[in-house]
Amino acid sequence: KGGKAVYFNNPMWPVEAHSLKVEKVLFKDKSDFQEVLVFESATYGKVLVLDGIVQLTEKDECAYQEMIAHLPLCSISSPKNVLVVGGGDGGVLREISRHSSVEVIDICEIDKMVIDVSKKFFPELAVGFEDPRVQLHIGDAAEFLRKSPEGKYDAIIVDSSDPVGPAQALVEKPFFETLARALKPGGILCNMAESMWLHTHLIEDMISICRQTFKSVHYAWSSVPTYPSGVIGFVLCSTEGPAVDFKNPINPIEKLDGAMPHKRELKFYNSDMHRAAFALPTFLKREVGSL
Ligand SMILES: NCCCN[C@H]1CC[C@H](N)CC1
Repeated sequence: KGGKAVYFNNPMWPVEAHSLKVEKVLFKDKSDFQEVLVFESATYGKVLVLDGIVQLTEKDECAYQEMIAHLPLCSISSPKNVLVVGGGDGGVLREISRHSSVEVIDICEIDKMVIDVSKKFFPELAVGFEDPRVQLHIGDAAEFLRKSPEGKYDAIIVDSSDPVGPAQALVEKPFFETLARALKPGGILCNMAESMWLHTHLIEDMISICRQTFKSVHYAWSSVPTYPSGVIGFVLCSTEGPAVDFKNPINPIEKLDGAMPHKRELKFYNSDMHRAAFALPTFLKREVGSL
């Protein structure tokens, strides 16, 4: 309250914490799945926190939402059917809606409170739900994917929270197998994949699971100052062989005619950032050998 610093640490990063000055708590409740908190920070705008973990801030959400959406979509010549797993704040939907080739945007979010809270406090993100192509499914993504037809999606984006809590199952092998089954041949999966500074073992596990399930697997990353260690990674996979070129945007964002219904400009992603995102530090290439 009024200037008290809030420290964010938890089993994912037990011995360090990032602190943000809290100007005012705007919302605090418990859903069926997690504690949901929204506060006005001193320098990052409003902040969404789930179970004590920062999910997004108004100031730097552009980096995460734009990269996790456009890295896959700009690697596919004409994406039509897209699925978002998680993403209840609507930010990824906002980014997908920039792609006029897209016809269907399915989203499966387990916690309705996240959607309601985003609509109330984060209209800049929740605007994504206003796109008429969006079809909202509230529930467990593994369940949703088991019922969805084989080979339906050009792209699947797993915009999850950390694998401690409701998102635990989203990093296990059976889930990746349901994802592979739901992708069209040549379709692309893009998963949130933690921090190269804090979680190389987790990244290694995720990459090795993906290698058993997909033919091509790549790691990309971006700066997000309010995520632990200030970076976040993405694992991009395809059921097709090496022919799939993740590293060059074959569907460059610069050529899109801005068909999106909202008027929000890109703030972070562009084709140079796309290419740069796949450049990896030596320690990561060494520790996650197959990259
Ligand atoms: N759509 C909001 C972002 C959700 N993903 C985040 C990835 C990094 C985590 N430490 C927190 C959630």
